[in-house]
Amino acid sequence: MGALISLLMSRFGLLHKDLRVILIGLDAAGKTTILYKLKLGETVITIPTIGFNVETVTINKLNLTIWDIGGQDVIRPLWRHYFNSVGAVIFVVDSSDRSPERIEKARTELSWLFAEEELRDSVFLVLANKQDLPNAMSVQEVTHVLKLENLKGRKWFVQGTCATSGDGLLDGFQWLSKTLN
Ligand SMILES: Nc1nc2c(ncn2[C@@H]2O[C@H](COP(=O)(O)OP(=O)(O)OP(=O)(O)O)[C@@H](O)[C@H]2O)c(=O)[nH]1
Ligand SMILES: [Mg+2]
Repeated sequence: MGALISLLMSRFGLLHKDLRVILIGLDAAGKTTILYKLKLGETVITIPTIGFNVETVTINKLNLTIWDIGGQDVIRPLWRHYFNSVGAVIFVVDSSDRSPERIEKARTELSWLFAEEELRDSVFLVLANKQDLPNAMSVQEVTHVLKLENLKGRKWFVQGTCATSGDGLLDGFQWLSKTLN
């Protein structure tokens, strides 16, 4: 009987789903700002993350455990230690940073993540963050510079966000819950 109820609830989208997520991307992209906007609804003053922050948040019937991992050069080699059982990778980009070196670095890191064996079943949400800044690349530009258009066989989506106001964050998670249900 319990199993039947669970089945029906799951069929009608009434069950909450547990999901482990990594929030990852180059330094100063806005990961920690996003994490605490989601958790507290506030814009916190951040310092560069040395190591990680982890919080649980429920959004759209997803019980999320979100690991926010520091993005500085010296920390990036440690990212792979967080890949176990990751349902979704949220890759954050500073859309206002148009410097070719930083774009190339972000593209290299993202393509490495897509190629990682442990992340082969993970879906990828790319957040084109800092859309409030006047020189920010659009979602289309970010998609283009990261060379995502030609990526076949994986589930990915690019969402424009502003972490300080929270704009776009829930739309991104809506895509996640739709894609994972
Ligand atoms: N204008 C603007 N500033 C933002 C936005 N998101 C984050 N910031 C600012 O960008 C800076 C870096 O943000 P963090 O959240 O610390 O960046 P991070 O990705 O966690 O950086 P690491 O921990 O070093 O990997 C902070 O000064 C934030 O206030 C945004 O959407 N718009
Ligand atoms: Mg941080």
